[in-house]
Amino acid sequence: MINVQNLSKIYKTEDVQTNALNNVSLHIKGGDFVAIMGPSGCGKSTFLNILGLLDDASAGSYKFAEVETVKAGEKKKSTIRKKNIGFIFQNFNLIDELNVYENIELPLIYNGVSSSERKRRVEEIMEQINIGHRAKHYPQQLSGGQQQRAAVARALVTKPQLILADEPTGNLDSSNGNEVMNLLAELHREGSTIIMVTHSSYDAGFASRIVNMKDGEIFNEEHASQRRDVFEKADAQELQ
Ligand SMILES: Nc1ncnc2c1ncn2[C@@H]1O[C@H](COP(=O)(O)OP(=O)(O)OP(=O)(O)O)[C@@H](O)[C@H]1O
Repeated sequence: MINVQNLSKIYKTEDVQTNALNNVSLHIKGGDFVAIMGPSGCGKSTFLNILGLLDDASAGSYKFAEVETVKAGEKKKSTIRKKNIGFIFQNFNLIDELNVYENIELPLIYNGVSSSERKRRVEEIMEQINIGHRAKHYPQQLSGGQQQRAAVARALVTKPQLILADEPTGNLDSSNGNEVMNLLAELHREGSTIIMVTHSSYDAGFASRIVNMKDGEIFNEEHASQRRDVFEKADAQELQ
């Protein structure tokens, strides 16, 4: 689904040049759940923003579903984004003036979906994410966990091929954070493709792959099966 080859991003300000991404290459199949980890400033958010077509790479190739996006025009990128990508942010990014129902409905309005179909889809997703009882509430009237559930519902209502999550539990206490991670894990089991930036190795444990970044580069990758091996070995040693 995602094919990134030698992607670079350089930020230039008047006197400083920052190489935020250096020749990053990554292939992500449909149905993968990938966690991106690494120290602050290593380029995780830059990478996620480029994958979400919210920012442009300086060089290299990024193919989304076989379509090259580097150097693509804004219109083409915005169409791919609106139809295929759902975003979940650390600070939820709900619109304060809209209630939960209206926040979730918004991407469908952007996509030109008819009002009867919008109603059907918003009600369906609210039921699935278990936020229907808060449909008329405004973001400020919800707990952090409920706000993030509403944001997850908004990300999913267009049935995107790809979900991008930037520190989705960063503003939540551990119980609300766990609830959101279980929701993402359930979506992954149902076949969703998820890419999540996180500082939390606990949250990364829900992913099927962990990509570790440093200084704008991917320096290694772990798969869930390898991690299980490590835990099993540790368990076996403890039993001896
Ligand atoms: N708009 C910008 N203009 C100039 N430099 C930028 C810009 N955005 C990011 N950078 C720089 O690019 C590098 C990578 O930043 P990025 O936000 O991608 O890191 P990160 O790994 O997501 O960090 P954190 O974990 O703290 O969110 C940093 O050195 C940062 O200062």
